[in-house]
Order: sequence, then C-alpha cells, then structure tokens
Amino acid sequence: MKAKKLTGEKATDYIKDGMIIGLGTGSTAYYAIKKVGEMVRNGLKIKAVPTSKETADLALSEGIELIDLAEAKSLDLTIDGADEVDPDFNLIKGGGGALLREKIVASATDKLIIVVDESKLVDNLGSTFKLPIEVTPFSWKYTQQMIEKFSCDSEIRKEAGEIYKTDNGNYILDCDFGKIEDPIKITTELNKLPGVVENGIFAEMAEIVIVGYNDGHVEVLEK
Ligand SMILES: O=C(CO)[C@H](O)[C@H](O)COP(=O)(O)O
Repeated sequence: MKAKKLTGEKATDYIKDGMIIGLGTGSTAYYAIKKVGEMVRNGLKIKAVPTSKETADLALSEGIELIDLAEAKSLDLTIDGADEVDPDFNLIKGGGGALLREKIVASATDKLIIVVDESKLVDNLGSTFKLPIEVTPFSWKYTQQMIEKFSCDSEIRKEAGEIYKTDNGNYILDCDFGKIEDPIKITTELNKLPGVVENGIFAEMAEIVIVGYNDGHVEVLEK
C-alpha cells in the first residue's frame, strides 16, 4: 500500500495549471486522484477525463471538474496503473475491468504516465497476469473459441458468482497465453476477431513508468 501511494502521488508532479488530464482506474491510480483532489482544493486549475464510473465518482467527490473526451479532444497527460509492465514499457491492463476506456483515453493522451509498485515489473507480459479481453455478450462463447485458437486458456470473469459486466455492458475473458513474446502481434491479431471489443495489451503507449518500492523509494523510468 505504501508503494502504491508513493508512486501515485509522485505522478502528480507532472501536472500543471490549465492541463486536461486523464484519470486512470485502480488502487494505485486512486492515490493519484486523491492527491489531485488536494491540489485542486489548493487552487490548481485542471479538467479531467475519467476512465471508469468508479474513477468518475471518486474524482467528483474530490471536487475535480470532469469533462467529456469529445470536449477535451486531446489530453496533456494521463496517470494510470497497470497489471504488468515489461522492459519496453508494454503493459497488461484491465485487472479492474476498465481497459476499453483506459485504452481510448491513453490513445488521446500526449503523455501516458504509468504508476505501479515493484511487483508489476516483468520480463515478459503474461508471466504473472492473465490478459483481459473485453468481448460482446452476444457472441462471447464463440469469440472465446476463436481466441483459444491462439493457444491460450481462458475463463469468463465473474463477480459474486455472476458474469462480470464492464462499464460498457460487455464481458471480460481472462486469457492465459503464458509468456507473450510479441505483444504487438498478439494485440493486432486479437483485435481483428469479431466480438473482441478491446484487449488489455497497451503496446508502445506508456512514456513514463513510476515504480514504488516497499522500502519507500520511488524510481522514475523514462523512454
Ligand atoms: O487496468 C486497470 C484497471 O482496468 C488497473 O490500472 C490495473 O488493474 C492496476 O490496478 P491496481 O493499481 O489496483 O493494481
């Protein structure tokens, strides 16, 4: 928890008056949002685009002004968490189910800042975390069969015994590919499949990765 707080708060050093920023989702982004709230109450003037309903609720409760992506057009920076980060700053995201909105917001962003604790650093994506893939409810079992042709095992995400629904009304398949050697190839191939809405590989999107360590230090990695 200490490492997440350190990295989340450190990322807010990049925020300047007048910026439009993207706010990520999850327990690490939480600390960045809380800090942004404090900064706003101390006079910082920014507007923000949230990546989930959960983040929108938190940001509003912190007094942060929210705007729609269409109104923002482009974002100065986005602060978001990740489930895995490889040495080239490729990511797996979607543990919190917000990958679609997160990827849209990340793609509209000049600078994507990723905040993680040290446990998220891996040599290869897929080493510790299954790849979340958002799929349409209409065809999810058929789409699952097509995804499994890429030699992965997958399971439909459930919450309290029920199929989990994203903010967009879709389902998530958590897919075990083992170690992913070529993240760009996999993300391109997966997104060609009918019924796949988006997958959780964020390849070549992050510019800065801030790592919090349990011993209390923070490392800023830049491309
Ligand atoms: O991608 C995400 C949500 O869809 C999160 O950023 C990711 O799951 C990391 O979350 P946490 O900071 O709680 O470990």
